[in-house]
Amino acid sequence: REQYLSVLRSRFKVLAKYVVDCLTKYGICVIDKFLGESTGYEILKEVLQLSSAGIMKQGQLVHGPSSSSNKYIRGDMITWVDGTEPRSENIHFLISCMDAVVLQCASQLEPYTINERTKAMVACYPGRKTRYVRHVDNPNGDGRCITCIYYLNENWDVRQHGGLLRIYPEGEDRVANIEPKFDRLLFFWSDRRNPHEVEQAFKERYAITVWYYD
Ligand SMILES: O=C(O)CNC(=O)c1n[nH]c2ccccc2c1=O
Ligand SMILES: [Fe+2]
Repeated sequence: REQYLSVLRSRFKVLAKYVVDCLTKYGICVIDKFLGESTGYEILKEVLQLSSAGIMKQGQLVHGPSSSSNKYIRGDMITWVDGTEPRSENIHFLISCMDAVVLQCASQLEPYTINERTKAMVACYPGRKTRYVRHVDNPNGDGRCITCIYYLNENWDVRQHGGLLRIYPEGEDRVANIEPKFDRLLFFWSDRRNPHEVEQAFKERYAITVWYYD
């Protein structure tokens, strides 16, 4: 286990350099195959247990304009975990790996000094055209500076399943289209630099998000 962890640590050092470069240049960073298939599946199993245990609550449903077709603006179901809950060892391992990467970046992410984070939010878009309208995670300086999302959707095909994350970097005419692929890790600045939306999902779509504070 020790040997495995030291290999992981040195890998996270390399990843952190890449994350810092990407965030500095684009404000967005995607890492694929973050933990490997078997660990990814272990995490997915724990998330599916949370979901089947019925402990995921509707994200606050905001009534859309009555004229709009889908009455509710958001459809995500969420629950918060800190990884100490029973049968969530692999979610805990994921969070500690996210922390390991961010900790390695922390000193290089001028002007931020990242030193804490939220619990992990497990979100499920139940399909049935649920989506998340365009928003900024932290529009009013609540302290959150980096959004970190880990996706758990095997064989996801946006053409069939939708659920594309679209980020509209402020002041740019380019759009980042992020597919919620299995074992994919995503970082982006949480503030107004990155308005984003989740397009309608037609199949259950799982993700685990942590926000890092300055
Ligand atoms: O899943 C994604 O690809 C992006 N997801 C989001 O932007 C997102 N952002 N802020 C939230 C706040 C509360 C509950 C869910 C969310 C949420 O899915
Ligand atoms: Fe968001």
